[in-house]
Amino acid sequence: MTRSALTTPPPGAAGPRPASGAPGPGEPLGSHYSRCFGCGDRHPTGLHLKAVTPDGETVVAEFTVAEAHQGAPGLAHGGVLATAMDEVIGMSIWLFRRPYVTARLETDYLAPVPVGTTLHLRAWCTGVSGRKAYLEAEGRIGSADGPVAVRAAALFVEVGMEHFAEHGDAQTLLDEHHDYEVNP
Ligand SMILES: CCCCC/C=C\C/C=C\C/C=C\C/C=C\CCCC(=O)SCCNC(=O)CCNC(=O)[C@H](O)C(C)(C)COP(=O)(O)OP(=O)(O)OC[C@H]1O[C@@H](n2cnc3c(N)ncnc32)[C@H](O)[C@@H]1OP(=O)(O)O
Repeated sequence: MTRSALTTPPPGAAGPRPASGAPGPGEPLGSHYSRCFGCGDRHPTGLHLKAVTPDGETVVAEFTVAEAHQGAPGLAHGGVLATAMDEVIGMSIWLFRRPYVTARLETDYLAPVPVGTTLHLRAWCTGVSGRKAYLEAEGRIGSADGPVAVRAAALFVEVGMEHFAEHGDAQTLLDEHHDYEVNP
């Protein structure tokens, strides 16, 4: 992975620290919004990622490339693959138990991904420094140890729920997350 300094944890960054009350090994990580293009059940052409954490620290999910996801004929669009990386990384919010947004996403494309392929996605945190979380992800073709087709490195920045209230529709998020405290 060609990772820039902007997605590399600074010296002294803390290791990943799953929060108390976060999902444990083997538990599913739900959708953050039912109409999300990445994980929403109610999105007609979205990626419909369903994630679990195998160990309480990393996130795994599968994404089967459909015709709606094409760029070149018969092949996944690169932007859609970047979305899959963004989403599986973003699922780490359930481990942090805090809202974060993508500030920077770097993506390497190593192999074409035909329609019908199931990509096995995995994301992990490489460090946390203040509001900044550094994360990486990969997508492997056909199985969890298949060839790597996509790699990504990201900087996520922690925000308050007011970010969504000011710029979007926080009430809809809260309606879908009755168990989430706005000011834990
Ligand atoms: C159990 C709890 C969960 C709660 C559930 C409920 C709701 C959650 C809802 C949504 C969850 C979100 C994600 C869900 C999962 C997957 C979806 C994928 C994620 C996305 O798809 S999300 C959409 C795309 N995303 C955006 O829509 C962000 C637009 N953007 C901004 O909103 C601002 O830009 C922001 C907030 C990023 C920063 O703004 P700001 O004013 O708060 O802070 P500031 O600018 O000071 O940056 C602070 C430090 O980050 C450094 N920094 C910032 N940007 C950088 C960059 N690009 N490169 C390098 N460094 C950067 C600065 O240099 C500074 O560093 P330093 O502190 O060292 O100076």
